[in-house]
Amino acid sequence: MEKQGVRADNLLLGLPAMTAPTDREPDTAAEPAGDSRSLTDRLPSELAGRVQSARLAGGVATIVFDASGVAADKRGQLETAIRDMLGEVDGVAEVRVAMTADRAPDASSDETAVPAAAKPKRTMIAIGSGKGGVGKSTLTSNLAVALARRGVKVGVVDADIYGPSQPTLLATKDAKPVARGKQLQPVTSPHGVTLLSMGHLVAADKAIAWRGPMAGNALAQLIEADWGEAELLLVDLPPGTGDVQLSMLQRFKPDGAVIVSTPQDLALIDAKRAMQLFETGGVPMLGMVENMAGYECPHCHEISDPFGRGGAEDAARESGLDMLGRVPLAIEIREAGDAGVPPALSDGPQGLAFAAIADALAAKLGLEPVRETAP
Ligand SMILES: Nc1ncnc2c1ncn2[C@@H]1O[C@H](COP(=O)(O)OP(=O)(O)OP(=O)(O)O)[C@@H](O)[C@H]1O
Repeated sequence: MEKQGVRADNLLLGLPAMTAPTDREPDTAAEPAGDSRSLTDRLPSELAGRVQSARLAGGVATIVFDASGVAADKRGQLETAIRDMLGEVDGVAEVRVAMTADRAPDASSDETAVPAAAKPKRTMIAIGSGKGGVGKSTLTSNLAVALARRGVKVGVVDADIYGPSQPTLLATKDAKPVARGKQLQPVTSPHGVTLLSMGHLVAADKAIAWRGPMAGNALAQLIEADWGEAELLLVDLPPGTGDVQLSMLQRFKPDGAVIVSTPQDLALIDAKRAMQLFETGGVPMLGMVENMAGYECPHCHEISDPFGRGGAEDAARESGLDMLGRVPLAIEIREAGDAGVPPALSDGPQGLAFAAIADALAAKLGLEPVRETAP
């Protein structure tokens, strides 16, 4: 039976030709002919040429598709067409499509913006939670370091304007970003990650009084900074699900979101609010991370579960989200954060927890971990 849906060739009529080469070659080129290659082969050549990576694992086909120049209202149709075509490939039970494209359309009218042709392809992922204090910033810094150790060029935007903690977590408290023209230049942490935070720019007590539009403009300066070679931008969102968060999502259209929660019921209710926020903002959710999942004894490293276990997994399953991993409640994580030495730098038990989440995220994004670099 013929599938109802949009015909891909109709969509292709409006698809602009690629003018600038992408900076990442399709991963399929490096893979042996097989399942992943056969995914790309099932697409018309105009679409296949825009596939940045294609993976088939456990029945899940994950496609990262370069949607540069495709009108926003056509992207959904294109995604549906790709899903329909690949859904018919033998061995594919589920198709996930991540669309990457140049950022907010209004950025092109901004004189501070880099011309689109000069921009490298960059994937923006928002890390959010319904409430504060659940470990969003800790996860962001450690994911950034874990991915950098795998050879991914990562930038971190500390969008938590009112309570920036990335300068501490990534050991750049004394760094002062400079502006070139009207564009900020991110600072580089000793751990191989570039970052920008309001904490680098204003005194801790100054931003507190800022109203929505002011905070929004400050955030725009951070996101539209000169991120150079960064291929992945992790955005540590402010806690909560209010207007600042929603307008950030609508303006900058992150390519995906990761939700952080602790195992308690109350935190999970807030996590569901965060999911609604991403849904409203049209941001695809990549999965959930459970933080403070069980208490790790500082002596024997045995993990017990004073808050119960499995709550986040249940909440994720109910919402059709994948669990990307768990991080235990461990005093070393807080101490390491305060000292600016993320546990992800090492291969200790906490480092490995963050590494597993980084691997899960990299797989979702089709970012092949190219090498494990020394910290
Ligand atoms: N797994 C963990 N084990 C122990 N302490 C942790 C863990 N995760 C985070 N913390 C600590 O909990 C506190 C809050 O963490 P963090 O700042 O990352 O949360 P947040 O969600 O970003 O908070 P906010 O939204 O208020 O910025 C910090 O002191 C941090 O060191």
